[in-house]
Amino acid sequence: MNSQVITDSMNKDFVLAVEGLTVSFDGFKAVNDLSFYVDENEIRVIIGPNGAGKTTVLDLICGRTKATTGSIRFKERELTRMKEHEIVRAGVGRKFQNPSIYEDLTVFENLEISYPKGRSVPGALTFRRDRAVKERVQEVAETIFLADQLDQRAEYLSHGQKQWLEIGMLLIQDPELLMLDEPVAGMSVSERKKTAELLNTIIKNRSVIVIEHDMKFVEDIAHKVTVLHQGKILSEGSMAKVQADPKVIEVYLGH
Ligand SMILES: Nc1ncnc2c1ncn2[C@@H]1O[C@H](COP(=O)(O)OP(=O)(O)OP(=O)(O)O)[C@@H](O)[C@H]1O
Repeated sequence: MNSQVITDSMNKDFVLAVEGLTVSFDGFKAVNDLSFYVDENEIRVIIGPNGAGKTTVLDLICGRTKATTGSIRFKERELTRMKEHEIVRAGVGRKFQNPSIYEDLTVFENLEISYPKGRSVPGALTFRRDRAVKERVQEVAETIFLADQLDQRAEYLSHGQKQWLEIGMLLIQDPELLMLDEPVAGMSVSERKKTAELLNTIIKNRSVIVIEHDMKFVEDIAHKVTVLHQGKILSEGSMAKVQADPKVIEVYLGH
C-alpha cells in the first residue's frame, strides 16, 4: 500500500472508498486492483477509452456485478456484501444510458411513483403524506427544469427532458451518491449546458460519479477526473492535470 492510499483511507470524510477492487470475467480482469476515493459534495468524472472498465465500475458499486476481490465502502458500509436493492436503500442511485421512464405516464406520475414507499411522513396520515409527496415532486420538477411539464405525458418530452426526468426519479429518493452513465449523450448544446447546471445544483447534498466522453461537458462539471485504462487508473486529478498527461493523450484524448 503506498503512502497516498494510507492517507486517503484514513480520512473519514470520504463518501465512497474503493480499494483493491478487481472483477474477473473468465480470467479477464475488466477492473484490476482499482482504488479511488470520492469526497462529500464532489463531482467525479470517469473517462477512458472503450472497454476501459468504466461501466463495470458503476456495476460493481451498485451491486449489479459482484467483485472478485476488493472493497467498496460507502459511509462505513461494505457494499460488496450487499444486494442491489439494499445498496439503493443505503443511498446509492444509478442512472443507466437509456432512460427507463414510463412513457405513458405524466411527468408528475413518473416522479410520484419513484417517491420512496417506506419514507415516513410526520403524522403519517394519508393527506399529510400526499401533501409531502406533492411538495417533493414540485421541488424536484423545478430542479430538473420540468415544473411546467408536470401534466405532460413523458413520451412527448424531448430526449434531453427524458434524461432529466430520469435523474429526477433518482433525486426524489434523495441518494447520497448518484451515478450517471453518459448523461448528455444525444443532447443539444443548450441541454448539455443545463445538465451541467443541474449537476452543480444537486451536488450540494450529495456526491456524483459521472461516466462521460464529452470533454467540454467534463470540463464544466468535474471536480476531479479519473482516467481508466484496461481496468486500472491511468491518471487522476484536475481536468487540467489529466488533459496534459502524456499517457492520457496517448491512449485516449489524442484519438
Ligand atoms: N459481464 C461481462 N462478461 C464478460 N466481459 C465483460 C462483462 N462486462 C464487461 N465485460 C468486458 O469488460 C471490459 C470493460 O467493459 P466496460 O463496459 O466496463 O467498459 P467501458 O469503459 O464502460 O466502455 P465503453 O466506453 O465502451 O462503455 C470490456 O472488455 C467488456 O467486454
